[in-house]
Parts: sequence; C-alpha cells; structure tokens
Amino acid sequence: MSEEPLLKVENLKTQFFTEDGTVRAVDGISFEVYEGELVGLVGESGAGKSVAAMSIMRLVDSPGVIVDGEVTFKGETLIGYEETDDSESGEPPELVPREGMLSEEEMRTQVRGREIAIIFQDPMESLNPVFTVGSQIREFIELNRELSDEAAKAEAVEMLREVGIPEPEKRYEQYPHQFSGGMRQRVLIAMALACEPSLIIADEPTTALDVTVEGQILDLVEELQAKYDTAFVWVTHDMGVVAEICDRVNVMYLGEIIEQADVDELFYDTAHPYTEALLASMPRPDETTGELNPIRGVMPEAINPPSGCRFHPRCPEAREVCRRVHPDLRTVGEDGERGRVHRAACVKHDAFDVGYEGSEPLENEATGGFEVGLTGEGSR
Ligand SMILES: Nc1ncnc2c1ncn2[C@@H]1O[C@H](COP(=O)(O)OP(=O)(O)OP(=O)(O)O)[C@@H](O)[C@H]1O
Ligand code: NI
Repeated sequence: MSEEPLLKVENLKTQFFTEDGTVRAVDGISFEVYEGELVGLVGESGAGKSVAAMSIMRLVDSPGVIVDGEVTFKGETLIGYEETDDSESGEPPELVPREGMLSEEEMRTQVRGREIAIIFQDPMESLNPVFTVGSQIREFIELNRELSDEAAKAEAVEMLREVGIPEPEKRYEQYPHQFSGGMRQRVLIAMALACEPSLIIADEPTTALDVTVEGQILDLVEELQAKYDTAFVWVTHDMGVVAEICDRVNVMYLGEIIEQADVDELFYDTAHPYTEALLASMPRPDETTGELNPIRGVMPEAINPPSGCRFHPRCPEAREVCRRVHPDLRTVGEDGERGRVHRAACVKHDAFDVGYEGSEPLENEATGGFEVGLTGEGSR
C-alpha cells in the first residue's frame, strides 16, 4: 500500500535542562499515525508520554527543548532539524531548524486546534471557570472557522448534542462547575471535534474518571472516531484502555519506545519483557482468579538512565549483556495492518545478534536475586 501516514514522528528528542542535569524525557522516538487510526502511547508515570504529546504540538515550555528529530503532518514539517555545514569556519556542526519547518505563527493559525487538537486529563485546565461552556466552544469555533456568531452557536449546540450531553441548549448557558467530570470531558471532546481536525491528541483524558464514566467516554470516542474518521494519539498508563480502543500501540519506557505493534500482536505475541510486566499488572477479564503482579521496582530517573537496556535493573529476563548493549527498536514480527511490522527493543530476540543466549543471567529485584524493599518491608 502506498498510503502515506498522516503523522510521522522520527527520532524525536526533547530534553529539560535543569539544575540537577539534563532530563532526557523523550529520547529518540519514532512512530506513525495513519488516517483514522487510534494509536496508543502507553507507559508508567514519567515515561515521557506527555512530553512526547506536547512536543508534537511544539508546546514544550522552558526548560524543555526539542533538540532533534522530524515530525511531519500531511506533508508539512512541524519539526525538522538539520546539521549546519561549518566545514569552512571550522566550527562544530549545530542542529538548526530546517528550511520549510512551520513558523510559530503557522503552528498557531494552521495546525493547533484546526488540524490537530489536544485534550488533557483535567478539563478544568482547558475551560475557563468564568465563562459559560457554550461561549467557550463558540469562541473556539469562531477562532478557527469562518462562521458567524449565530452559526458558531448553532454548531456548538450541535457538538454538545453529538457528544451526548442532554439538553444541549440549556447546557450551553451553564458554567464549567455545573458539569460533572465526565460531562466536562465530553465538552472538551466536543470542542476538539468542532473544527473537524484530522488528529486529536488525548493525554489521559479518562484517567480521573470512575470506571463506568470512563467506559462511556471510550465508547463515545470510538463512535465519533468511526463517524468522523479522526485519528487519535491516545496517551495512557492503562493497558485496559489500550485493549479497548487502540489499533496500534507504542510502549514507552524512560523516554524510549521499547515495543511497537498492532494491538492484538502486542497482547498475544508480546515481545518486550516490560510490556509483559505491564500486562501482568493489569486485571484481565479472562483470568478471574489470577493475582495481579505489580512491576518490581520503580522507574529510574530520566536524568541518569541505566546503561545498556534501560529496563534491565527491573527485568526478569535480564542477562549480563543487557547491562552493556543498548537495544534499538528492531523488527521481530511482520504482518501488521497496513503492512506494518512488530518492533521491539530487546536483545533476547534473534534480530539482535549480541550473545544473549550465552550471557550470564543478572540478579536483580525482578529475578529475585536480592531483597526487595531495603526499608525492611519486603524482607519477610
Ligand atoms: N518542566 C519539566 N522540568 C523538568 N523535567 C520535566 C518537566 N516536565 C517533565 N519532566 C520530566 O520528563 C519526564 C517525562 O515526563 P512526562 O510528563 O512526559 O511523563 P508521562 O509519561 O506523561 O507521565 P505521567 O503518566 O505521570 O503523566 C519525567 O522524568 C519528568 O520528570
Ligand atoms: Ni503525562
């Protein structure tokens, strides 16, 4: 198939320059989103999911800096860096924005809101408490589409109806605090959809909601996604959410994507021990008696990531070689939708010929090689 991806992220790197050192929050991630596809970005807290989402929109605040990578969207360069050629002056090459990269002004007027919308976990951060919900949606529509007051209002009411808010005319006149958490999240979805963007980036929009309301919102998203053919990048730490709505999944650990596959492949032919650990820590409807196995240890700091494979100190399958070799993302299986492959960054696979088989197993928390919980708790 010669279809081009809608969004293409290549080797994206975002760092925070703090007093304690450089936080490599997003450290060279690559993934694609095709039209109408729901793509998950999943991982524990601190993995770099939100920073990745904000980077794509070029909304990273100081001290954060996008230091490298390419992001293209519908053929436009949202982010693109190239090395300067300073062979004459003798200066070391520098990374500079490439010719053709959209300006800040173009990002604001042509991309954000119109083409790519973003929804956050806390709707109260996106909604102004002193204005009515309706006026905020109307204003957003007016800002991005050439519509009269009247038409924009009608559209806003229509969108509220569309996301399942009862009595939308009445609700239009109400303030954000008069809405429940789930209803507020519906409002944000209405706002995001109002400009018919091709892509919506959703950063844990259902995490704060109770399970029933979350389920309703996920159903709504699936319904709207089918109707409008909007693509989504869905940020979550919850494998249950991934199972429910995603087509394709990227698993992040400490700034890197460590596994990438179609959702069924990821669940039934898991290739990375970290993904396996995430799945084991999640309740499964098909295993009623199974105990949950939380992942051992905590994710290390992104300032000083472990050597070799970043997951090796917590990995039940870690061997000596894992401490030395930093695995890139390699193909471990074919047959994805749209001809895409299953990739994993783990040297236990044949795609890596670095001597995993003959390497000595490592003793760590996950392999039971030393006591867990140095504070005394785990030593029973
Ligand atoms: N403003 C900042 N200054 C310094 N470090 C930051 C800043 N924002 C994020 N980071 C760091 O970047 C890394 C990635 O953070 P990010 O918020 O993307 O994680 P996340 O995967 O979204 O986690 P969560 O599930 O908790 O939202 C973390 O180590 C975090 O501490
Ligand atoms: Ni986040």
